[in-house]
Amino acid sequence: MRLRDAGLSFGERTLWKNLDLDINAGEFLAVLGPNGSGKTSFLKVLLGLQPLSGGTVTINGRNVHRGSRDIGYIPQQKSFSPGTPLRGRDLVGLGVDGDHWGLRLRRAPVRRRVDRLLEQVGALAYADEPVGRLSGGELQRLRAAQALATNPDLLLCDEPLLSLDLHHQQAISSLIERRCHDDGSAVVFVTHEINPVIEYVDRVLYLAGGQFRTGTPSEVLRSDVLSEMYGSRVEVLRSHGRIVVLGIPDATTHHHGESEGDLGPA
Ligand SMILES: Nc1ncnc2c1ncn2[C@@H]1O[C@H](COP(=O)(O)OP(=O)(O)OP(=O)(O)O)[C@@H](O)[C@H]1O
Repeated sequence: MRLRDAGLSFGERTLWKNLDLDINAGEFLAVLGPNGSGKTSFLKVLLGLQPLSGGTVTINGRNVHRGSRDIGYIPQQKSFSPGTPLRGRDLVGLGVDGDHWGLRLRRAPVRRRVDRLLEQVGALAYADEPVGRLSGGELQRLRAAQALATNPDLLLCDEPLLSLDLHHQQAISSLIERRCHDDGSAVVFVTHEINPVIEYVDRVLYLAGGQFRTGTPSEVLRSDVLSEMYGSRVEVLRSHGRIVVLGIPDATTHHHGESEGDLGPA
């Protein structure tokens, strides 16, 4: 995947500009930044749902377009209405073959593949429940299984660990990591909290205040780099392999300040 001189603005507001970025097969890119910095918009650009204001974006040398089979997508959490006539396993089956799921799901190899994925994300127990009755975390695990059901060149994940307990955070993030580093999918992983995936991340794209920085986690997640982006003193601390960012300005504070000392995203 390749962006050249890419920019995105809404009216007067520039989310980023002059972005040159290549994401290669088998590379895990974390997209970080405060609320409203443009992380989801970045994914929408890659999905062909949001045109750039300038520059180009290509996947496998071709312009991006909606509905590409080269791309798997775990969307930010949404719920289904209670009456939705779809079971958990149907949702995963849509990932195996979105066009013909009703037919294909009856075939044994597809059923086995769906069952294996359901087991990997810990969803077998509720696979036959209507999706409208499931909790946010249960649904999120099904969405991960659905995106992993294809073998996408590019896997886009929008906060895939949100509302998962620690056990399932680890299960889902390590499935995504294996798909990346073992099977060679490029992964773009939007998150407010880098610590659950810090050991998997090859590169970071940090968006804030209409600017961006790219590099390895240790090149980008530094006090001097983030202070420059935010225009005020930001402190990046490392402790026992975890990263804690202190001093993110109020206007861009995150909803993830679970504990004292965990005041901002990494
Ligand atoms: N189609 C649009 N028209 C106008 N403004 C938009 C449009 N889409 C997004 N925006 C604005 O662009 C900004 C970036 O939105 P985006 O959803 O990409 O942020 P984000 O970094 O994913 O935020 P969060 O962390 O809250 O999910 C927001 O201020 C949003 O209101």
